[in-house]
Amino acid sequence: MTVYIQKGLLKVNADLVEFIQKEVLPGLQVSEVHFWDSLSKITHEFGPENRALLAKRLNLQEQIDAWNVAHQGKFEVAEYKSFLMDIGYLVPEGEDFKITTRNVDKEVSTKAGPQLVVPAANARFSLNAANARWGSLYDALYGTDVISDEGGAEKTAKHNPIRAAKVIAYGRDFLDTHFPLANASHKQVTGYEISDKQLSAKLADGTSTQLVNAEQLLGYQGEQSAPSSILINHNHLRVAIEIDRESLIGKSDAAGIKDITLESALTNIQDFEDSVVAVDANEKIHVYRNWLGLMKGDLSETIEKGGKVSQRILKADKIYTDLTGNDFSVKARSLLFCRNVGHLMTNPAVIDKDGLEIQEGIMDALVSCLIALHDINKTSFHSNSVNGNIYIVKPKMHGPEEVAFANTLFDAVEDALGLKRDTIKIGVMDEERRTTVNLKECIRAVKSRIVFINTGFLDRTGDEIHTSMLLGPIVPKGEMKSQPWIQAYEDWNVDVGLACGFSGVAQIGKGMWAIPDEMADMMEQKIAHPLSGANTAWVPSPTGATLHAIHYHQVDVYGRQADLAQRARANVDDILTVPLLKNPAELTPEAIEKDLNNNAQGLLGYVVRWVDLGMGASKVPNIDNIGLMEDRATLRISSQHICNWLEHNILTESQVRASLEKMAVIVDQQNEHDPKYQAMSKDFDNSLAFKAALDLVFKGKTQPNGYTEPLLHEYRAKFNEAQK
Ligand SMILES: CC(=O)SCCNC(=O)CCNC(=O)[C@H](O)C(C)(C)COP(=O)(O)OP(=O)(O)OC[C@H]1O[C@@H](n2cnc3c(N)ncnc32)[C@H](O)[C@@H]1OP(=O)(O)O
Ligand SMILES: O=CC(=O)O
Ligand SMILES: [Mg+2]
Repeated sequence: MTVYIQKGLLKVNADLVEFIQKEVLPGLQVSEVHFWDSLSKITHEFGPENRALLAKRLNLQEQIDAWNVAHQGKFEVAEYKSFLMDIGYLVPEGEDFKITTRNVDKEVSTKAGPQLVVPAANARFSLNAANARWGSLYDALYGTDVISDEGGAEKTAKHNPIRAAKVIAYGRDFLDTHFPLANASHKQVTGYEISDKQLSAKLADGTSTQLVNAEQLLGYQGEQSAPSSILINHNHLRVAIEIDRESLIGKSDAAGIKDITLESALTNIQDFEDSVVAVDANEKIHVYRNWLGLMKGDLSETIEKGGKVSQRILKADKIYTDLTGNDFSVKARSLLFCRNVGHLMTNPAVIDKDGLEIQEGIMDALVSCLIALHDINKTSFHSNSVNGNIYIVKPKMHGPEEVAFANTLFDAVEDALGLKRDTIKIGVMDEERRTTVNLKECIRAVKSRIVFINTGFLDRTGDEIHTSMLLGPIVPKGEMKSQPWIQAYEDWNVDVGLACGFSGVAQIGKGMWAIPDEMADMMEQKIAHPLSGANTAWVPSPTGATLHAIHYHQVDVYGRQADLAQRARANVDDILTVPLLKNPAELTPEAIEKDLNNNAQGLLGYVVRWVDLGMGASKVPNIDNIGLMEDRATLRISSQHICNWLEHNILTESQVRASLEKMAVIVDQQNEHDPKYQAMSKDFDNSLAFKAALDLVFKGKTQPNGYTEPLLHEYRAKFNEAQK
């Protein structure tokens, strides 16, 4: 039985009380009484408004549903827009303004580069992500399909010198493109040294040359005559040429280069939301504890790899010598954001005076910022925000009122913790349609603390389907990305961000590369993000961050932003053009079956690990056996998509059930290596995961905004209960 302890007007789970008292508060100037009083005050002050905002979402959706039913087959965007204005979904746009956010860390304001997202429930991954500020280009190339297998260059169990030669050639091309030498290639270099405050590159013919742009050299490690690391800079991103003539790679390299390391994940989102499972106090504590370790700087995890056991901890900054002989430090860790949950869910960790569960977003706001005080107070090398900020990402908000609510909630948290106004910086996910179409007013609501807008296109796609559920059938899932609404939404986000003065202050961010093993494709396609004017974009892994960093050398984002600021803003009519299937009769039964099976496989592959194993992000093979990053947002898409086709009779219930049963067998096979895995197909009637999957599809129409978390939480809680 869960034990609750009375704290003022709140009943608080005893484990949470102990965690706050014994692990979080020591070292902070916040008393236990003050903390619980503050949580009580904030909960009772903000809880009712939070619930009213959710009721408004529901009310708007009900009005849209009625309109959609009445306008099936006769959708006109102009009429739709005026209806959305009438009901207050689309609000009038106010006068132009610029954001006034101050004191932003430079990783966010003036440096453009990758943003890595990581489930905060996984300490091993969390540490890896925090340490992913620098990554090995050689490892990223050698380990992925960016280097082709052709010509005997396969990845073999033993080091393959043919593959290594391709990696080295790629690295030299990278240096030649972004750090050119006068009249020579880095391929001709036999040794580097620092001489007369310049990088001197010795060539095979005995002559020497220098960088074309001498100012690219920032510093070095080791002796000037034999540096072990040379730090160079391009487009505000640093690169290090690592030299060691004794190493496996360096000893056969003419210049002794063992690696080229790139500044990679400038920023990192430690995710409390869509990539984690945290449905009760104990699961929340687990996530909070990892965040605490990151903010105190003492998180560590025992890692076993290839039979070797090691301890993973946060990396210390690197020390270089500058050209005048003075030492300076280079940050070795990514700047960490914390993604709180949105406004929707409640959590049984805390019960309010009326017997209601606390709104989880309210608890996250106060607890994650309390924990971040450890960083603000810190003077050690492990500090996260050098400028003393707390970076919170707020997902899934619907429109300006909800953003204003987050703003006043953060004001209250700052007051409770004695923080200066706007210490808490906010990243606003532009991932619900009501936020997209009112983006300027959403930004205005947080104009002195906003540090990013990011197009979370996965949630946004789920919302697109759910909002128009009753209007008609939606195009096949694979066609969503080529629909007019999505291009307009992506452009609009950049246009509005630039008009509000984001360039040089805040991030305009783009979404996740959700095919983690297809890095060659990523290199081809994801350059579109910096080209579109985004100064950051999401990657699923540290390797992805190192490779995507190359794009920010290829594109001068701030120059791009200056150009794009001149173009006409994208059209809201395009954003509101619903991606309806023009002619459902043209879909063949085979195409329908394939779309269904693909959705069913991804959905089951994700849900079964969520409910039974507590994993909130998984790499799940699709029907073509390509591993996809699945999280709650991708689940929202697949469940809502099946649900939409059911609603419009493209699918039947029995067909969907049969597909889920068939794909469950495949998913079971995919997981049979895992000793903790419980097969769904052995007993469909009693598998909680399978039942959750059925509900997600068959009750998808009535889930709030098509979100998956209410059902996932319900089934995970049942699973946890059954384990007791
Ligand atoms: C719509 C949205 O909201 S997107 C944002 C939310 N989604 C996410 O955060 C997903 C982030 N990515 C991940 O969680 C993972 O990459 C997954 C689940 C997609 C794949 O995980 P796996 O199958 O275990 O990855 P894989 O086996 O290829 O690689 C594991 C290695 O890469 C590292 N790794 C993989 N992803 C990450 C990451 N995001 N951060 C840090 N390290 C990572 C692991 O630490 C591990 O290395 P290690 O053995 O040295 O510890
Ligand atoms: O949170 C990101 C998304 O795409 O959704
Ligand atoms: Mg999202």
